[in-house]
Amino acid sequence: MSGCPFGGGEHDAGQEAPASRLSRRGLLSLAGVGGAGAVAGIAAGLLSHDTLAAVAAPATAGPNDVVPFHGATQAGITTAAQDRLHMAAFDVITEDRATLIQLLKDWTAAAEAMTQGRETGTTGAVDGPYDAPPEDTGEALGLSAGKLTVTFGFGAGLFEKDGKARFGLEGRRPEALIELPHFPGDDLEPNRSGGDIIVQACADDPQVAVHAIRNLARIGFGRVRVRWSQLGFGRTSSTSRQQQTPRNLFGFKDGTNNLKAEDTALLQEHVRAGEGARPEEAWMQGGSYLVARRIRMHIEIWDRTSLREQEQLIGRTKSEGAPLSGGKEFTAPDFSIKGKDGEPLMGMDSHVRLAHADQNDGVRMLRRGYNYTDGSDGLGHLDAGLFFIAFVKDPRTHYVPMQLAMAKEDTLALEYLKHTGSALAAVPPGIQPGGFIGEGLFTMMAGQA
Ligand SMILES: C=CC1=C(C)c2cc3[nH]c(cc4nc(cc5[nH]c(cc1n2)c(C)c5CCC(=O)O)C(CCC(=O)O)=C4C)c(C)c3C=C
Ligand SMILES: [Fe+2]
Repeated sequence: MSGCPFGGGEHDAGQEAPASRLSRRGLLSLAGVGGAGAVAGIAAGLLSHDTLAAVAAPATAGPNDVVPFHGATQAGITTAAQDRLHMAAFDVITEDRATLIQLLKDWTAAAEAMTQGRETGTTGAVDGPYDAPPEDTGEALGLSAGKLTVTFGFGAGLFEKDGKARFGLEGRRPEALIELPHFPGDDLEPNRSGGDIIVQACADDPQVAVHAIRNLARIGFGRVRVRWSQLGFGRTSSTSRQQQTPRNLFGFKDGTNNLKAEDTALLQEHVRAGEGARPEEAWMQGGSYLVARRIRMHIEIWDRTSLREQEQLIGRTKSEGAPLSGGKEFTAPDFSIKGKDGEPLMGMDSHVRLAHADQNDGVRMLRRGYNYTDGSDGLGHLDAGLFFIAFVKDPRTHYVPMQLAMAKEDTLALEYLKHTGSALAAVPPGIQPGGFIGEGLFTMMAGQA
């Protein structure tokens, strides 16, 4: 721990912590808000603890750094995709319903605080008892909220395990929360797949995203166990028309024809879950389903592939991302135009043709993935790829058929990709002030004991 900025210096072993010690975030903020005079006042003990608490706020957070936490839908779905990801899957290791509910309440409070640029707990990283572990791990002190969003989803394992219902949630598992089928070519690793609760933390600062997951794991100690986690850098989608289209590790623009936050009617049609077939699943209304796939890309092979073949595999130009049928990046592809050889300019096995709504019963999805590199595989190859994330209304109609078609016909998938991780989660609707994540799932229904 570094020294106190107000002359208190390091704590010595056994020394009591100052009674009204401010968090560094608060102090930094105060320096910004109240100016040097306020900071001098604190140092001289002139300001009361209450006064300090009232003015303490994140260090550099401004309105542009903070994404609202409460709302009809969870943040982190249509929120303009941030630059960094830390996603984690947790297995719940308690079987007690009240303990699970308390965990969700604790996580809600912590997520709200962190997304607003505050520390977790009431005493944060440095204001608690000197002889107890701090309530916040501290690595985000001095950082802004970084547009952090924390999005929670429930995996099938939360509802039942080994054929037995859990937490009194009999009948509450939505029918859309299926076990994803094994797709041809899948090489899924169990320790990179599944999970009872999936948490997606996105931020523009990697340390903020890591801090969020780390603190949720710390808070959940004894109640959950981390099953897997994944870091991502460089978003591979635009989710707003205000954003520039980014590039994936194949060097292609990715996200051009993604659904965007501005497409409100299409989001309602393709991303927001309905009330479900049964009253027991009404708690998901307004939520969504999160599909996560860790897709390793054989980039060394790709890097030895000609530009012509790369473009034909994708169906778009590498420079501008324009469809091979002509036009500019946002021109709609024309699948009927043929070249001199009589073959369609948008190849029959090209990724864009196979993924396009025209080939998939009109279905669309909101893609929100990230690039990843996890070192090398010991055989001289980078373990790098795309951590694919999509939000859909119903994975049975909006993901499985498309993935199946790709696994069978998409030359890009067949020759250059390998799926090594997979998860599906039901993402409940947003949280209202005073509520907690997934509250509707735990609300007793008429006739329930
Ligand atoms: C099952 C769904 C999808 C998987 C898995 C997937 C993997 C994947 N995609 C790329 C690169 C690109 N994908 C592009 C478009 C695109 N991809 C999907 C779906 C999946 N992709 C859809 C629905 C679309 C949109 C199709 C359309 O309507 O035109 C593109 C083109 C640019 C764009 O529109 O985003 C690229 C490039 C990789 C590298 C990859 C796995 C590693
Ligand atoms: Fe794609």
